[in-house]
Amino acid sequence: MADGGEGTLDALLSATHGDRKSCRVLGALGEVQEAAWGLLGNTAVIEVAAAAGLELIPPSLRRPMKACSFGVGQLIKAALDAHADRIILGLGGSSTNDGGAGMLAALGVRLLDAKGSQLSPGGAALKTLAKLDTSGLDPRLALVKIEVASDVDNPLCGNSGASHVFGPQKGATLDQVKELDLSLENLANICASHFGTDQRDCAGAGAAGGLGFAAMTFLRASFRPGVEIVAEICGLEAEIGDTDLVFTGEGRMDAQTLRGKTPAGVARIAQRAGVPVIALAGALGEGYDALYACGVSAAFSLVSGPMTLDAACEHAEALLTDRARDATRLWIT
Ligand SMILES: Nc1ncnc2c1ncn2[C@@H]1O[C@H](COP(=O)(O)OP(=O)(O)OP(=O)(O)O)[C@@H](O)[C@H]1O
Ligand SMILES: O=C(O)[C@H](O)CO
Repeated sequence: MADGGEGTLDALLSATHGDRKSCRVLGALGEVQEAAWGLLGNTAVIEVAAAAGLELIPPSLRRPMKACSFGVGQLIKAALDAHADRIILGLGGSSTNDGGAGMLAALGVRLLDAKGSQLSPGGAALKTLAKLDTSGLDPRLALVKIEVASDVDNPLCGNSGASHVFGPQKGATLDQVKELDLSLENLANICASHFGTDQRDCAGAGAAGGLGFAAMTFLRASFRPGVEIVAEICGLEAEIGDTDLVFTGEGRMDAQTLRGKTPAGVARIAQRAGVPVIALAGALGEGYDALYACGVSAAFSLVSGPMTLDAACEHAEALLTDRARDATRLWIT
């Protein structure tokens, strides 16, 4: 299962036996890299995390002010070249906070400052955005249906927005978070005067560093929680209907989990079917117990005692096996 973030492509390819494709793209920090995408019939599956994923950059090298989503636009172009008529765009697990500006640039939009010069890559540069030129937007986009599979429902700006909630995990300091938030606000203001509509507060606008906002505003993408799209394509509801017990989990379960992450979506489907759910997570963070009202029967942390995060990750497979065994023993006795 997946929720739009990393793993979405793998989950959909394994459920549908689709074709795994690969494309040379610019990574978030400008390095050339191969990124995977998928073709299920005429439907392309693109994961932001494949081109601009947080996991692709070690913590000490993360540059949230400069990281750029250009590679995501290149993947969309590859899907258009392959004549896809529907694109599922998975949002989540990104290293970028650029409001999708890089993606737009790759698709032909010119983002200009007051002097008419193109902005440099990254979220910080958006504070100088003064004008948009959308005349070069790839015309094929008008003929393709873009469905966003979003891992969260956060708005673009403010305390629940992309920069405040997800900036820190991308390496942003508090000052940088504030600067990035103002930059995204400027993007939203310029878009509001260009398009005459304002989608900054729509659910999911703040996903993938604000790329959600660009997808809804420029690409007219429809939005659904990613976990719902993945569950539908994988036939999860039918599988769960025939099941005694469901396991789900993620790195850290906390209040954020309820905003559209995989475990919350899985638990909701299991709850409808009356099947108990055990959630296993590396860590249980603040607010995780709110999941108990949403279908999770019991949640457990994997760690067996005090240990470093590195040790916990290194032994994750064994810890997961142990904790699954422990939980199942309680259930069967
Ligand atoms: N194996 C683990 N053991 C202990 N803690 C972990 C483990 N994996 C992740 N964590 C904790 O969870 C945090 C989030 O990790 P990660 O981004 O992988 O998880 P996630 O909750 O699945 O993320 P996402 O927001 O993309 O759904 C980590 O910073 C760490 O504190
Ligand atoms: O990529 C991100 O910013 C988070 O996963 C939220 O979408």
